[in-house]
Amino acid sequence: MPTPDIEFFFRWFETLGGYLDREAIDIAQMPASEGGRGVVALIDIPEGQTLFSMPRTLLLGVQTSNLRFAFGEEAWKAAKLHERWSGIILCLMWEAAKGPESRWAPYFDIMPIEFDTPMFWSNDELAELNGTAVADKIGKEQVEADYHQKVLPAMKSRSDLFSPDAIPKYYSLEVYHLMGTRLLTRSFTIEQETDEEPATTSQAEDTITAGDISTENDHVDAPLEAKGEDEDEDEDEDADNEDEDTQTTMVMVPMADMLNARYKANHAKLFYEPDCLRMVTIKPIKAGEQILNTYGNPPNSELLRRCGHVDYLSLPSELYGDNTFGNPGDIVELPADQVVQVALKVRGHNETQEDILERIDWWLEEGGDDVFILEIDDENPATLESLDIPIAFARLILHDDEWERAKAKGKPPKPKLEEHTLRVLKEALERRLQDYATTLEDDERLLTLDSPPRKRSAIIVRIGEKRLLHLFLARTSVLLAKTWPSAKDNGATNSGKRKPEKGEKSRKRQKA
Ligand SMILES: C[S@@+](CC[C@H](N)C(=O)[O-])C[C@H]1O[C@@H](n2cnc3c(N)ncnc32)[C@H](O)[C@@H]1O
Repeated sequence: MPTPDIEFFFRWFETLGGYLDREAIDIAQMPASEGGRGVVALIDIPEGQTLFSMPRTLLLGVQTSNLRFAFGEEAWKAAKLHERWSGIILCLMWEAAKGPESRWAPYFDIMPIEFDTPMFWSNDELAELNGTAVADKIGKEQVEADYHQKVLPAMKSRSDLFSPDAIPKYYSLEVYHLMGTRLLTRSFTIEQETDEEPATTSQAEDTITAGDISTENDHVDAPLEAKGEDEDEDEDEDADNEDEDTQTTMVMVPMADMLNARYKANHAKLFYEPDCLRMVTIKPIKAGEQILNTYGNPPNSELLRRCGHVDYLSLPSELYGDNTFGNPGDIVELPADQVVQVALKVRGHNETQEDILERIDWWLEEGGDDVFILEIDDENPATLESLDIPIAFARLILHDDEWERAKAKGKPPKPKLEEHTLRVLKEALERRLQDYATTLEDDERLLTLDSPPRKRSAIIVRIGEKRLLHLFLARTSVLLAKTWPSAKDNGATNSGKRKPEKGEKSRKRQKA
């Protein structure tokens, strides 16, 4: 039996035209480690069954709230409320302020009011994230700047809509953060319908066509998978609330956002059909099992930033040894600047500063990254492929002839393995490990202690990143020792191409 608030939500959903297979599913409270509240199967459910569906009028966003209309299209744009997230957050505040009068009142009643996303962490808690990919991406200042510079002036310009008395209660910065975080943790990105084409739903990389549930490439939407050039941090930067170039828009999807997620464990996908959205099972589910969606299988750093939790699953023992846990999709960032610093040292600082700056500018103009992502390729865990781009970059900085060739050809250097480059990479990885206040061993010990959940999540993020750094470091050292045995005593002079190791992917140059 659903709890009274959930029953009320179900009835609201059905009254407004939603369909819910009440015999098959319910919303239940699970342990925090399983996601807390989520959707469970009441009976065995076969693949291909619709769990629920809803008309588009049930979605909550800029297109369905009446605020933009009341504000006026031109004024809305003039206030820049169509850019990024401020407009949709304002719509959520506007609808919530209506109380029981809002079309979505029973939906607001069941939405969480407390979150573990780092946006709400204390300074001490945030210090636990130092060195990780989360640390610089929380974006609280940007959110607050948007509130003060865009949203507050817009509200003050329309006292007919936002009475001065209502602002402290319903439209404060605190409420802005609350609604922004609801968006961050629960919203979906959908493609907007045009006259020519029916709408589709999408996640960052994949888009499904309405109605198509049979192909491997179709993909469920995930909360807060935003498209956009600068897929950045905060409530206001992850996506446009209405991106005119990509024609995507963010919406809250009642019921679909009740599903929890775990790395590559989804049971159901959401499809956006011309008239409705439909959640359909993609594999059989046993009675009593939790029904999981996907949030796009992000690494723990991103999962923590966006959703406030981490995945802690058994990891492949061939990579990390027995009984290791974490997120198989983890990544670690290596800033290009760290590679530059070491390469400059190796070059003995002979070059002029301008020369190196010119190379860096060229790299960036060619679309090269300023932060390199190191990750394990699921299908070929032994490969070093994610080192290709930092290697190409290191060669550009290290070797004058490579720089000349790159300029002439308009292509970055090939990621050839040669001693100097490997040494640079190895030292850059070692320096990267110094960015954390603790070592991997410290963190593994800390994890055995009884830490508060936020601290524990931060430790798990750190461990995931450091494990990868150690793994890539070990592989780089093995390559150096194998290919340039004299490198051990630092006196190696032999340089050149390495033959690919058995089983290693052929090393096609990747366009940086
Ligand atoms: C889209 S909501 C899912 C429903 C949510 N549990 C609720 O009670 O409304 C996403 C939030 O659920 C929680 N969550 C989802 N999957 C989780 C998991 N595997 N472990 C822990 N928390 C999870 C996180 O708090 C996340 O921000």
